[in-house]
Amino acid sequence: MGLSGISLLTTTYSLILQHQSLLLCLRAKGFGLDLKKDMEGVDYLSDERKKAQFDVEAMKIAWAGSLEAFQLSDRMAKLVANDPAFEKFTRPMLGRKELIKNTLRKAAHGWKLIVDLRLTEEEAKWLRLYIDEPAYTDLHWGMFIPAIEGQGTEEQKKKWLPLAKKMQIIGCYAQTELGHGSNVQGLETTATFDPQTDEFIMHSPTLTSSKWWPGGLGKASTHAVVYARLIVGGEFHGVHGFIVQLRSLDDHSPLPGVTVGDIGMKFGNGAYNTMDNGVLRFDHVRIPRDQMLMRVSQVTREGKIMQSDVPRQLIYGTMVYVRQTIVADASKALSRAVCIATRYSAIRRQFGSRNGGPETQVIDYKTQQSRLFPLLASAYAFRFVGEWLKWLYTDVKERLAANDFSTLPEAHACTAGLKSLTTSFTADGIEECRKLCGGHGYLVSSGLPELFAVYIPACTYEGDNVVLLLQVARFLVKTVSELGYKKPVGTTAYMGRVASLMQNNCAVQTAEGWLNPGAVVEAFESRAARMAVRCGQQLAKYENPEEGFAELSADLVEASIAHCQLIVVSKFIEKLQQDIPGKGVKQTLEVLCYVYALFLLHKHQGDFLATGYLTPKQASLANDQLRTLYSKVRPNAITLVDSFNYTDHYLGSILGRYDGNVYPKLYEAAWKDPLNDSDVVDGFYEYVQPILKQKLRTAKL
Ligand SMILES: CCCCCCCC/C=C\CCCCC/C=C/C(=O)SCCNC(=O)CCNC(=O)[C@H](O)C(C)(C)COP(=O)(O)OP(=O)(O)OC[C@H]1O[C@@H](n2cnc3c(N)ncnc32)[C@H](O)[C@@H]1OP(=O)(O)O
Ligand SMILES: Cc1cc2nc3c(=O)[nH]c(=O)nc-3n(C[C@H](O)[C@H](O)[C@H](O)COP(=O)(O)OP(=O)(O)OC[C@H]3O[C@@H](n4cnc5c(N)ncnc54)[C@H](O)[C@@H]3O)c2cc1C
Repeated sequence: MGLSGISLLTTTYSLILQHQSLLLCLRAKGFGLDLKKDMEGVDYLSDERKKAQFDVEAMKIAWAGSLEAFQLSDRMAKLVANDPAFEKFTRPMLGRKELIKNTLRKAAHGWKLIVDLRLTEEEAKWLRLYIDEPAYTDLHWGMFIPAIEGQGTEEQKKKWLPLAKKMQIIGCYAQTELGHGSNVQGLETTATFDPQTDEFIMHSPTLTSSKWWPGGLGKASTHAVVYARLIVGGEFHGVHGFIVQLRSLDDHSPLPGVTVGDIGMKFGNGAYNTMDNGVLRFDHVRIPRDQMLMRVSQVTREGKIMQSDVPRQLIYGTMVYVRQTIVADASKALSRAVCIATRYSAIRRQFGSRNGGPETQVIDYKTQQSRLFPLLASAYAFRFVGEWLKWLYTDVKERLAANDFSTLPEAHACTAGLKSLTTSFTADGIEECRKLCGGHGYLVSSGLPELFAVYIPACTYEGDNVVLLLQVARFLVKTVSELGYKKPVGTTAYMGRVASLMQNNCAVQTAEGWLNPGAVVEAFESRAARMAVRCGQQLAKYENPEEGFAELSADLVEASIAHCQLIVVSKFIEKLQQDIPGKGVKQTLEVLCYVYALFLLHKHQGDFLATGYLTPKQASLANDQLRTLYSKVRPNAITLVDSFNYTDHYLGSILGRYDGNVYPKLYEAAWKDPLNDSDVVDGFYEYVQPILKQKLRTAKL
């Protein structure tokens, strides 16, 4: 028997098993049979797994970054998955109060594990990630502590960090107000120095100065780093961070002068509603002078302002740190959605049955592949650019500690730009995965609605994505304007070759010609350079540069996107120049890298054509190559998503189950819905029966 014959047999066998299992479930409802008799333990995706052309265990390590990173993450994932305290499937059905209480319970259980098992900070971070429920602890560990670490003096760190790290105080990051989020310099909360008492008076002078949004503020935090206008001697000295106690450490009641609460329900069921985003007002609340974070500026006992030799922008340092983590998080969110959509696409069959044989797996439709595989490739691309960005951030941090501030502007531009690029793409990608799963993707049990609802605010928090791309644009315009006398370095080094990038056109002549890293990078460099230079030329026509910047801002955003896409493509290619062990691992990643780059080239071909770098023929050859690449991804699709090493608990999706046992489990889950507790719905006798029994007088009806 040939290979195709074997495959047909095994597929048919899988189908029969699925069918039997479904029958068992159907009977379970009608005849009280044991549901456990469905085909549990059968791997419906085993045929797919046999198609892999690479070593999946080695790919898991490549995805995790190292063997140690893989083992750590795997350990934490299993710890959470095997602990019933972290059950999350009922979350979307809980009311707000139950939801928050449940989250507090999970956070407490998580902390107990961290303490009892003496987990390291890294292990604890992964544990929280796999608990997979937004909670006040995200902000405590993710922003409050980093703000003190980055902006506090040595003395302040010595006092506050041990308290925070032992969770003897709980903190949040209170920057945004009702009236201003993006415009940080426009914040209205005041911190006025009182030289008589050596204190700051924290005050909310207007309604719009109310702090609004900080996570963990609403119900959990005892403390906050509050961003406020520093006023000394009646003069404004910029926005600074202040550590302010909000609630009693005994009974958690708000301290005198503090008004604090939750801002209310947000988008989706469950989702981000496990977080107590809060509102906060101060009525002349006094704090000691040494609670202003003083690494950047100091206020002396006499009321003098002293500036350190660190740049003022360091006050924004926590945002740079968090934006970097958000890029890493984008690859997690996108890979989760892609894992669900890929596994389900291999299980789902529609049309194409011949002679009574099985129908076509929807993953075999070219349209499905052209929507799904670029998302799969992007998940890998974001993973590797996130890894690089973490390195960049660590490097900047070390330089800052040694008073070298030269790379801060680039770190700001890269974190802002990549945060924007990856979160926007991921938010759209999760929704695309929902559509790739057809109707079942709309069920909460698919995991996709909640993932989408939790994820989309990432396009807004830590900086609105458009506002952040405009920051990248400022950096690019500055780089272009300085080209005559300053050699660009780092991610803008390519601008140093601007003359040739403006002149040379693409040399690719065949579809295979696109399988060349040099050709790909040059195409992205030329497009980015040409778009930035064009913006620079347009801007030069304006007398007032700010007016020109505002007028051209939509074009500037596009130039920033081109620059950021170049970074992602280049970092993927650089990753492939490293030693990546494991049979077929590097080759498979190369295919994904080309899929990512050529998909972008196809999607944005308007840019590549309009800048004159590509001819329509060359763009069309790139698309031909892309189709060929999809065929190369196809046999590896399931094992590429297995390589994320996600537990079924973390995925939280019936459609994305590792064993592919989708239909019986969907059926079983439906019967667990509280609506199905009784056959006759609550409210039937009050609201439905009277309609059924009515005697209508209107003849026409
Ligand atoms: C199912 C469960 C799943 C769980 C998933 C959990 C996911 C977990 C991941 C993450 C958790 C995240 C939790 C989210 C919490 C959210 C928190 C927040 O949102 S905090 C608030 C964030 N706010 C912002 O980001 C505000 C945005 N605005 C700004 O950053 C700035 O004001 C600005 C718009 C960038 C600048 O405005 P402006 O033009 O007025 O600038 P100036 O203040 O005048 O400064 C100009 C110069 O400073 C440079 N600059 C600006 N920012 C920085 C910076 N950060 N670092 C370095 N330099 C900076 C700027 O470039 C100018 O430089 P020059 O041109 O003068 O050289
Ligand atoms: C779930 C969630 C959690 C959050 N957690 C926290 C937290 O823990 N702590 C905290 O301090 N904050 C938090 N925030 C607030 C968040 O940081 C802000 O909402 C964010 O920075 C955007 O600011 P904004 O709301 O003022 O938007 P706006 O700036 O008002 O944006 C509205 C629109 O105006 C556009 N726009 C604004 N400025 C410009 C410009 N210069 N040029 C062109 N277009 C512009 C934007 O693109 C957007 O389309 C959170 C927000 C959310 C949604």
